[in-house]
This record gives sequence, structure tokens and C-alpha cells, in this order.
Amino acid sequence: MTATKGLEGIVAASSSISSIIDGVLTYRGINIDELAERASFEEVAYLLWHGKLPNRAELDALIAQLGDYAKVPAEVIEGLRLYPKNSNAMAALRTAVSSLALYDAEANDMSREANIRKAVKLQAQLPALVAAYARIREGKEPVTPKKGVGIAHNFLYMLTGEEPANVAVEAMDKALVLHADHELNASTFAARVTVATLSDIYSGVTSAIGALKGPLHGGANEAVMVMLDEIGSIANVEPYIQNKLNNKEKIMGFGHRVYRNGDPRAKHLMEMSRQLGKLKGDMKLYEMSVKIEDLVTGQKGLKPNVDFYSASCYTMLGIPRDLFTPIFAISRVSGWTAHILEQFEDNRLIRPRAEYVGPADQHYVPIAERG
Ligand SMILES: CC(=O)SCCNC(=O)CCNC(=O)[C@H](O)C(C)(C)COP(=O)(O)OP(=O)(O)OC[C@H]1O[C@@H](n2cnc3c(N)ncnc32)[C@H](O)[C@@H]1OP(=O)(O)O
Ligand SMILES: O=C([O-])CC(=O)C(=O)O
Repeated sequence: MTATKGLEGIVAASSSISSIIDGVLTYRGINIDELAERASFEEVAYLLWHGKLPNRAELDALIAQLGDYAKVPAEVIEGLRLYPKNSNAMAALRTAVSSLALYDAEANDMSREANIRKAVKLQAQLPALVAAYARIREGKEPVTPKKGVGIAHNFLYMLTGEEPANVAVEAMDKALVLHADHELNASTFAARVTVATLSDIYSGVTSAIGALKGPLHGGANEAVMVMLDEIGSIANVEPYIQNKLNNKEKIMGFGHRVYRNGDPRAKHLMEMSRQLGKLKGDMKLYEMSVKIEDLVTGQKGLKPNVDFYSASCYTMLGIPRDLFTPIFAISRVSGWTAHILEQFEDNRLIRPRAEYVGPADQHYVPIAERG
């Protein structure tokens, strides 16, 4: 038995949710470019869960249901107040999502109907949790979610307490569409492994949030912003990046396990970053990002991934950088839950093997005889 490090190239599940074939990403067979330009996030979530785009009545029903479920149990909000104010935002979200299960009477109901309901609840409650946490740590009260508006609108409203501008809602909605699913990425795999033991959907999503947090995965969007803040000016891009490349350090937001010729989502976020910069009358972050891309692609052949331009976009939307990865989770919970539902439909325990590389023929040594 020989292990493949990082399971590179291993096909570990069959799925009909999203595909990456020859560098083209589709959700349920629809090219991401088409969805990014035309679909709302709620349409995409429905598509991922049900395998088809909703008709008008189905979409309206989903938006109404999301509004009904967005109110987080009071006990979970009380829990948020107890977290240290300087907690890592993804750790806070992971803890809060885990605690949602304690207040859901059907948390352990494994019927498909209950699991679909819980997927919608999780989709509705993650944005409310992230916004409430962000406000509570600043000494502000959580904002009651609105009914009848989409997730992007509601999230920005709950975060700021003010009606968001249309342009901000549209940008956020597109970012949510672009992050919704991505085949067997690490966090989705974690979710599937967890529920394949026939554990519950909350456990699956909690595992996934833990996996998304790392800087080699979703945490890279925050790390990109840390880098942009450290660089600070267009003039400093070249010496900063050159130094990192010379020291063989990784440049966050570049490279991908599956895409070798570029992530198809990045161009949409790049254009969004350019447009937001123009609207703000401040192109600095966009121009710094383009210069970083020129250097990293020019010297290493590495292309930006979904996390690279999302950092400048979210900053220009006024979002603090430690909420970038929680926003990724707000979108990806649609994909995680779709994969969990799919796993339950035809479940088998996921249990691969390890190649043993330790010593053989060892014996127990009494403690008094140990060196
Ligand atoms: C939503 C997402 O999860 S998208 C990915 C987000 N993560 C990041 O942006 C973090 C930075 N990128 C990376 O660490 C990697 O490219 C990953 C984790 C995304 C993919 O990793 P892997 O497929 O395991 O590639 P691996 O790390 O083995 O890299 C292959 C080679 O490219 C180099 N490389 C890969 N990414 C980068 C990078 N961002 N900067 C500099 N060099 C890089 C590696 O150092 C390695 O070089 P070597 O062969 O000389 O040792
Ligand atoms: O697929 C991956 O490995 C990471 C990624 O881009 C994502 O999860 O969106």
C-alpha cells in the first residue's frame, strides 16, 4: 500500500453537484460564468440542494423560509456574548454553529425532509450568526433579520444595521454565488466524512467550518488581506513579493490543487475589485493586487485563486478582514449541505487506509527500564 500525499488525484466520491473538468467549473452542469452573471445566490442554493433551478414560486418560498429561519435561538446569541471579544471569528462561528444543534428539536432527525429543512435553517442562520458576533464584540446589539430579502442584503443589513447600497448587495450576491460549491474541496470532504458515520448535519457543517478555517483553504482570503495591509503601497509591492519569492515563501491567494491554468472564479472577482475601486474612487487595492498577480504569475507561473481578489472586494465593501472566511462559510454552507444530503442518499462509511511507515517488531519496555 502506497499513500498519495494529500490524496492528490484520488477520486474519493461520485457526485452530481459540481464538477471541475478541464478547468471548467459547473454547478449541476451549469457553467459558473453563466451563474455568476445571471443567477442570484438563493437560486444557486436551490440548484445545489434540488438539482434544478427553482421556478418563481419555489424561489419565493425559499426566500420566505430563509427569512423565517434567520432568527437564531436566543440561547445561541447569549453564548456569543460569553466568547472572548478577541476570539478568532472562524472559531467563534464553529462553536456557535455546533451549539445551534442543541436548540433544534429535529437536530438528530435523519429523515430527508428534516435534513432539507436543517440545510435551509443553517443557510439562514450562518449569516445571522456572523453578523451578530461581529456586532456583539463591538459592544453593539444584534440586528433583527429582515424578511423577504436575499442573503446578501440581509447579511449586510444585519452587519451594519443600515440599508445596504444596491451595488454592495449585488457584489456580495455574486461573491456568494462564486463561493457556493467546489467539488471535493477539503471542507466539503470533511463534511462528507463526518456524516458518512451517520452523524448529524450540524456535526458535518461544524467539521467543515473547522477545515475551511485553515490558510491553505478558505482562511487564505483573510491572509491575502493581511499581506495587502503589510505591503501598504503600490511602490512596496515589488520588494515585498520579491523577498517572499526569494525566500520560497507562499504567496496567499495563489495556486490550486486542481486548477493548473487558473481558477475560473478569479476573473469575476478581479473585475468586481476593479469596479468597486472605480466606484470608491480609490484603485489602490485593485492596482496592488494586479501588480502582485503580474509578479507571481510572471515568475512562478502561479495564478490567483478565488481567495485572491475577494480580499480587496470585501475590504472595499467595508468588511473587516477577519470576517472574510466566515463570509466564505456563509456561501459554502449551501454546498456543504448539498453534499451532506447527497452523502446520506447513498451512504457508505468513508474509511481509507494508511500506509504504515513506523518501526516494526517493537516490545513493551517497563517504565523503570526506559531511558
Ligand atoms: C478556496 C481555496 O481553498 S483556494 C486555495 C487557497 N489557499 C491559498 O491560496 C494558499 C496558498 N496556496 C497554496 O498553499 C497551494 O497552492 C495550495 C494549498 C492551494 C495547493 O497546494 P498543493 O496542490 O499541495 O501544491 P503544493 O503546495 O504542493 O505546491 C506545488 C509547488 O508550487 C509552489 N506553490 C504552490 N502554491 C504557492 C503559492 N501560493 N506561493 C508560492 N509557491 C506556491 C509550492 O511551493 C510547490 O513548489 P515546489 O514544487 O518547488 O516545492
Ligand atoms: O477546491 C479546493 O481545493 C479549494 C477551493 O478552491 C474551494 O473550496 O473553493
